[in-house]
Amino acid sequence: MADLPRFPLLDKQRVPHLPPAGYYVADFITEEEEALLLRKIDETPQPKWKTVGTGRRLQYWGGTLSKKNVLVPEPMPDFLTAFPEIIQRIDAFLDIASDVTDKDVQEGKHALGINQVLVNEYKPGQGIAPHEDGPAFRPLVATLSLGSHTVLDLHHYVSPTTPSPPMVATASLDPEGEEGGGKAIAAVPLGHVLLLPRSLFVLSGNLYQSHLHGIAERDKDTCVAPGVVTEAVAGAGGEVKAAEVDAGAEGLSVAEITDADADGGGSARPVVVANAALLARPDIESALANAEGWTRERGTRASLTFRRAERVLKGGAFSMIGGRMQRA
Ligand SMILES: O=C(O)CCC(=O)C(=O)O
Ligand SMILES: [Fe+2]
Repeated sequence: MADLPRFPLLDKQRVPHLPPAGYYVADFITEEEEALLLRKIDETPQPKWKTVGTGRRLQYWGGTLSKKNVLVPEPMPDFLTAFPEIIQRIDAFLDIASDVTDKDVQEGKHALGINQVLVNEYKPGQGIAPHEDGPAFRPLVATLSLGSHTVLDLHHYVSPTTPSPPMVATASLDPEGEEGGGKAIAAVPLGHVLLLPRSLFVLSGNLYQSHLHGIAERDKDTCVAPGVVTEAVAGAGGEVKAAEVDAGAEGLSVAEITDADADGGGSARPVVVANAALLARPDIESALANAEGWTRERGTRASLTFRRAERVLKGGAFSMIGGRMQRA
C-alpha cells in the first residue's frame, strides 16, 4: 500500500498533544478474553520464549524477519486467530475505522493486514529502551495491553548541532533493546500514554516513522492529566517546562515536568499522560485531575503488538511442512 490509510472514525480516540498520530481505544477486549490470552501466553512452551535486556521475555508469532528484513512466515496459533479471533477483530476494526474501501478489503488489502504478532512480558521494574520498530513494517501498529497498566514514553531525536542541546541519551534502534543505534534522542520524553489493561493503542504515521517509543524501568507510576500542577512540581519551585513537540504543522507543546523521567527504579515522580481524557475510567480520570495524581504499582504486563511486515518470503523452494517453513 503506497499511502497510509486515514482513520476518520477514530478522531475521538486520537491522543492529543502528540505528533500524528496515536489512538487509544479503551476496553478493546473483555476481561474473560484478557484472562484467556494471558493463560495461552503463559502456557507457551519454553523454547518459544526469548529473554532480552534486563530479563524481559518475548515471543514472535507469524514468523521472524530474515537479515534482509523479509518475513519468513509461520502459522499463527489458534489463540490469536480462532478463540478469541483477535487478529481478524483488529484488522476489521482498523478497516472499518479507516478510509479503506470495501473493494480493497474484499481484495485482501487491509488497512493493516496483520502478519506478525510480538508478545512482550514485563515484570514490575522491567521496560523497553526507546526504539523504533523500523521500516520493515507498515508504519501502523496496534498494541493490546494485558494484565497490568504501564506508561509508554514517546521520544524524539535531537540534532547534534542544536545549540545547547538538552541532555541526550543514545537511541537503541533494536526493538529488543540490545544494540545502541547512536542517534541522539532528547533525554526528556515528549509525551506519555497510560496504557490500561485491555486497551488497544495504535501508533501510526509520523509518530511511528520519526519518533521512538519505550517503557521506563519502574515498579510504579504516578500519573497526572495535562495541565495539572502537582505538589512535586510546586515543591520544586513550580518547575513545569514546556517541551516543544516537533509536530510539524500542528506546532503542539506538552507540559513536561523537569527530570520526571531521569530517575528510574522505584521512583514515582509524576508523568503527564496525554490520553487522560480517553481512559473510559471516571475513577482514574478524577485521580489524574488531582495534584497528587494517580499512583499504581505495576504488575506483570503482557503486550501483543500486531504489525505487518511489508515483504514476505513466498513459496519457491520453501513450503509449510510440519507447521514450519522448510525446504521442500
Ligand atoms: O509493550 C509495549 O507496549 C511496546 C512493545 C514494543 O514497543 C516492541 O516490542 O516493539
Ligand atoms: Fe516497539
